[in-house]
Amino acid sequence: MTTEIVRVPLGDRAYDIQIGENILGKAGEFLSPLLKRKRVVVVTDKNVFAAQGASLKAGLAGIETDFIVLKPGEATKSFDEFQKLTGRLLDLGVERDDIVIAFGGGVIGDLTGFACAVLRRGCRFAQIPTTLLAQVDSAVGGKTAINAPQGKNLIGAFHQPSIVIADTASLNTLSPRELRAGYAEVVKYGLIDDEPFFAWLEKQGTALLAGDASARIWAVKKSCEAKAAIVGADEQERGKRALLNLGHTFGHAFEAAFGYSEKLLHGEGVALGMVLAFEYSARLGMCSPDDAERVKSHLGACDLPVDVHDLPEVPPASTLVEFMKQDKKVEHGALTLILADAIGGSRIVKDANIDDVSAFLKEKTGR
Ligand SMILES: NC(=O)c1ccc[n+]([C@@H]2O[C@H](COP(=O)([O-])OP(=O)(O)OC[C@H]3O[C@@H](n4cnc5c(N)ncnc54)[C@H](O)[C@@H]3O)[C@@H](O)[C@H]2O)c1
Ligand SMILES: O=C(O)C(=O)C[C@@H](O)[C@H](O)[C@H](O)COP(=O)(O)O
Ligand SMILES: [Zn+2]
Repeated sequence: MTTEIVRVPLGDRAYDIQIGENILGKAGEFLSPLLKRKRVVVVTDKNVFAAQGASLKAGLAGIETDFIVLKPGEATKSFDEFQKLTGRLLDLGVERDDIVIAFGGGVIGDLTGFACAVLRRGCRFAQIPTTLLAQVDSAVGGKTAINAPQGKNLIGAFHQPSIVIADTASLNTLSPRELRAGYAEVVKYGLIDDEPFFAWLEKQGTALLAGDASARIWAVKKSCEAKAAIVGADEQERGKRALLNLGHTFGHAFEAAFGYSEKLLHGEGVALGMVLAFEYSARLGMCSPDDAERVKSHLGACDLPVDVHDLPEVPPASTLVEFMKQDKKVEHGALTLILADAIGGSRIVKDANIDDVSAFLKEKTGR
């Protein structure tokens, strides 16, 4: 199987996303042209190191490599872990022109990317994503962040990687729950502006989740192409990049309400959030209830949460609304939501009526 390359068009900061099956062994080959000296520091977590560390080590043979191995899970995207990580990178003598490798899922990518954005006022980094979510979304586009008690990703920076290397064979050791959570972000691209891709996923999603290698590569490539085009047009979310936030204003509020715990994974929050965004769009008369039902039915068939009662607990609407008010898309205190006229027809809606959103969530949660 050949390696696919998607370019993120950002002028002098443009970079390639290398996508292929079993390409970890070529990591050194991809990275070498970018290295100013033959040394890298790899930041990863315990699970990824155990499952995939040996393959990456083999791929980096001949390059002096230090590993920093962190605790897995969303709680690692914290101020404490950020402080520890920057300290360790400084102790290891990382210089501005060195490349730090974020080897893991979105948690490792977001934390490491943020550390690199500010370390010595900015050092280079590479993304080697090992979850479906990270390969189709978080490793691309340069959003880096940690969470705050007030809300998700509230402390961060835009900082682009120098390269992304997505080995789809890494997904073989990922748990089915994590794979499904990442799948929600794949579905997102179809819902934003590509109905045929959504229709393809309705047919091929099961094969993709079952490990079909060519379905995975195609879906990762399609997703990266969609994200690269949006990021290339609006790197810092002044406009259309906000479409990539479909489902996230709701989803992040649930994640925060659950204290960024294992009870709700990011992709699970996004799945529920996208259903709520479509249901709310139908309530406003924007899209048809049939479209909302079609979204719910596909995500539900993939065993993702699509109703608040699928969650381990149902947070009160008032708690959710408080977190939604912390969303980064808020302007002059008013909510911006990504809603939809149809599947593949999402749009940015400013000045969403907060009382109406609150009433909608009260109906959904019963609290
Ligand atoms: N920056 C962005 O644009 C962006 C986009 C989407 C999501 N995110 C962020 O990404 C995070 C979620 O990332 P995630 O879903 O990748 O979760 P994650 O990073 O927590 O990884 C999921 C779990 O799988 C394990 N794991 C990872 N790869 C593995 C592999 N190949 N084999 C075995 N185990 C493996 C990890 O140790 C972890 O326990 C959230 O914090 C979310 O906010 C950021
Ligand atoms: O890349 C983007 O832009 C996204 O919004 C992608 C999202 O999937 C991702 O979860 C992102 O981290 C959310 O960003 P935020 O600005 O809402 O924190
Ligand atoms: Zn997301």
